[in-house]
Amino acid sequence: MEIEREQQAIAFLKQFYKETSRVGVSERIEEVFQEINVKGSYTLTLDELTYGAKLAWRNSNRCIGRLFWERMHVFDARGARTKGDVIEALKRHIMYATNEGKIIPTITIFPEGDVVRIWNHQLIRYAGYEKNGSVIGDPASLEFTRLCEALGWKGNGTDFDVLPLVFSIKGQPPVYYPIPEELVKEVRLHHPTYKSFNDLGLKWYAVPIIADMRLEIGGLSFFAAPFNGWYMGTEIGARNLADDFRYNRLEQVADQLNIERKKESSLWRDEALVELNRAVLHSFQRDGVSIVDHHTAAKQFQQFMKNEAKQQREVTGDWTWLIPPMSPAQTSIFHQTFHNEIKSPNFFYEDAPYQ
Ligand code: HEM
Ligand SMILES: N=C(Nc1cccc(CNC[C@@H]2CCCN2)c1)c1cccs1
Repeated sequence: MEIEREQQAIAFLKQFYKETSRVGVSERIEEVFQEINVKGSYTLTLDELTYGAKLAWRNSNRCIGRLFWERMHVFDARGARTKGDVIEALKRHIMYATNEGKIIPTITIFPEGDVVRIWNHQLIRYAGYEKNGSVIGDPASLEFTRLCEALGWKGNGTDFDVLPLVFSIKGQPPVYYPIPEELVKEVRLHHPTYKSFNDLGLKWYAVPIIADMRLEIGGLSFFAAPFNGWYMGTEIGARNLADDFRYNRLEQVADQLNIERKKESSLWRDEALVELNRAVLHSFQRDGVSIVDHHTAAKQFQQFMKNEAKQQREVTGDWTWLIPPMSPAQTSIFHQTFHNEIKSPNFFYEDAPYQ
């Protein structure tokens, strides 16, 4: 592992110095070698950490939102040691990123290694409960909700209970911390013209903050590095609320809007999907919460590819995730191919600390 780490450190530092037109990379590499010899590992400077996190985003093959990779705020929480430190850092992230709706792409980076582990998939997410055969809330949260309840947390049993923060510090049992309500911005869903849509009582949280992926920079692993952007509308309207293994609301939406659903060939699903996604985009825009539609996002991704070509960099990508789940062939992404090479720095899946 040591050799591997030194090679990855060299590669990262050379890329960082080259791309930011810095001089003196040899001296820095020598310094890092010394530190690895003495301590078995090394510490990134704040500039290296910041650029490394942005590179990890730029290298995220499944991300359609990479045009803005240079514009991310990095909170350095590598000094966090206590539960209080972790809670304060996570609350600061939620408040700063939400920014009253004008969402700021943000990442908070905790100590290198697995000293701190965040057990949430996303910092803000809804609970899921099984009650005599039917599910309340988000089916994707069933297991994690049971874990929160085992830790002593009690939800209200509604479709939209916000789960608590759950994290562990190495060698200590996990703790849970309910997020203060005033920190959680949510958007109630309305349709721009169908007034009856309101009676569906649908809403969603404003800021998606992924908390369970491992950030790797220069051979170093940061197991706790929650990051957020803003939503692409289809994530909520075509997946979270529409998948039959998630909130599964398409039938209700169709009925509410008097969309006849006797025959599949009427394309009632597609019609209901469009209206649900219109409601998502309309509601977020009305509440001043950042969101992007999948057509605009695809155009922004094209601009990202142009910018990268100008810098003589190849854009790698995972086509199967880059195409949106609605009208994919209406985006240029669908008609392109991408090399799915995994570069580092990057974000990687990690086994949940509770499995
Ligand atoms: C700024 C607005 C952003 C938008 C609109 C956006 C959009 C998306 C979408 C739609 C997906 C697919 C998610 C899914 O289908 O479940 C995705 C994946 C991803 N995004 Fe972005 N993104 C943004 C910012 C970011 C940022 C700031 C980061 C990290 C610093 C990031 C890293 C990733 C990663 C790692 C994945 C793949 C996740 C996985 O494999 O499960 N994105 N993005
Ligand atoms: N808009 C976002 N969406 C997003 C990005 C990465 C990962 C995810 C969650 N993906 C997992 C879900 C659940 C299975 C398939 N989709 C959402 C962002 C979240 C954090 C930064 S951008």
